[in-house]
Amino acid sequence: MPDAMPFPDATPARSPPEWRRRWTMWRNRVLGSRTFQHWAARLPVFATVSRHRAARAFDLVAGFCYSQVLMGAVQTGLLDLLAKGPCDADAIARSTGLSRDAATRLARAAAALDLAEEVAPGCWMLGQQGAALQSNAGALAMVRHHTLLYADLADPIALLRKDRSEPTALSTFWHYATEAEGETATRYSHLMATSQEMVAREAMAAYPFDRHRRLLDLGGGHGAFIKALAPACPALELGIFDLPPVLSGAASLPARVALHPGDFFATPFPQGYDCMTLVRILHDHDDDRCMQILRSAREALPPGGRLVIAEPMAGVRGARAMGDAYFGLYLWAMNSGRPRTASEYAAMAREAGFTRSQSLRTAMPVITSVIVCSY
Ligand SMILES: CC(C)=CCC/C(C)=C/CC/C(C)=C/C=C/C(C)=C/C=C/C=C(C)/C=C/C=C(C)/C=C/C=C(C)/C=C/CC(C)(C)O
Ligand SMILES: C[S@@+](CC[C@H](N)C(=O)[O-])C[C@H]1O[C@@H](n2cnc3c(N)ncnc32)[C@H](O)[C@@H]1O
Repeated sequence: MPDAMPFPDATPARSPPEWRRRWTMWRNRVLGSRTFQHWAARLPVFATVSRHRAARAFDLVAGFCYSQVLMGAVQTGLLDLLAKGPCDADAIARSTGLSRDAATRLARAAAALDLAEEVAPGCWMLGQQGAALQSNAGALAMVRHHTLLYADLADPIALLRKDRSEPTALSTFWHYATEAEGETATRYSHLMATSQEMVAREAMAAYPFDRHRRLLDLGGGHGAFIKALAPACPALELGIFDLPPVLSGAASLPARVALHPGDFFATPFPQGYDCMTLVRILHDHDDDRCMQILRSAREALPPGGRLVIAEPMAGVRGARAMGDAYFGLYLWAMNSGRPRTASEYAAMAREAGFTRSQSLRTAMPVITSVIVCSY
């Protein structure tokens, strides 16, 4: 395991230096000037940047349409159909239940977004983005689940103004999912398990879990992470801590997995594990509850034990929109939690009694970042 480093100090909020304020005001005035935009689009070098900026601005405006094209392609089964081979509009119409015109409109829209590709006139196959997504069951499950998020986002101002105790489509789903037993709990755990595969792959590539003797996955659901870990770490004894109704639905787990039914906020974490994992847990919770979870983990871990936090984080270079724009609004709509930066987690872990933490590099920070804490 790489050497741990002391926590960096959390940066307090402050005003920008005067030069920065002036420069930003001036730059934004220039960029917003219609005259500047007109000439920049016609000057060499500037023209390339201008076109790129204009396309990005258009993407911001039209992003919802793009998302709904993807939703349509997933819900109608278009991506699955095109994965089997070339299809014309009649075949797409038959398979999706759309009219021929509507099927053509959807196929063309999908092709414009690289989800499909027109390989001959009027004949489509999967496009490059379509190929990457169609084979990714976790991403597709999330796309389908977005109907709830989009319902809440239909009026973003109302969503941002409302009290966070008022229910939303998304918060109702998550509430019933964690409080209820039966079908909803199973649907929720299934969604989590399906999308877990990509997170597990990234976390396991970033951190050598086999250096430990006993590992407890906190909030491990039906055990998707543990099942991914088990074959790679045959000597590791494993445990899952989760709410009783969730754990009662866990099935087909290896014999060496111990189940610990409990509540993060009411049950002390079991002792005797030298590694604990929090995979996509902390961002679900507000700061006070997050601190409770971190403190409980610190109390239960022995000195030298490791707490591994894996989840998509804010402020990641190259994936900033995923953090504050996507998860910021997703978790707002969920009525609980927020995306945090690695430095924020390091500071919180320090407050919980961990003396060291380190961010580990992952190949796909859009899927997850990883932080390891110890004391
Ligand atoms: C060979 C050719 C043609 C070219 C070579 C060029 C080349 C190298 C191309 C690269 C091709 C390639 C390897 C592409 C890979 C693409 C991948 C891996 C795409 C992955 C996409 C993943 C996506 C879109 C994941 C989306 C995940 C989402 C939306 C997750 C949401 C999670 C949520 C909401 C979690 C909720 C949990 C809660 C409640 C917050 O706790
Ligand atoms: C977002 S899911 C993550 C599941 C899994 N770690 C993954 O990444 O797929 C959150 C998990 O935390 C569990 N959970 C939520 N509140 C909890 C609580 N108060 N005590 C214990 N587990 C809880 C849920 O049941 C669920 O399995």
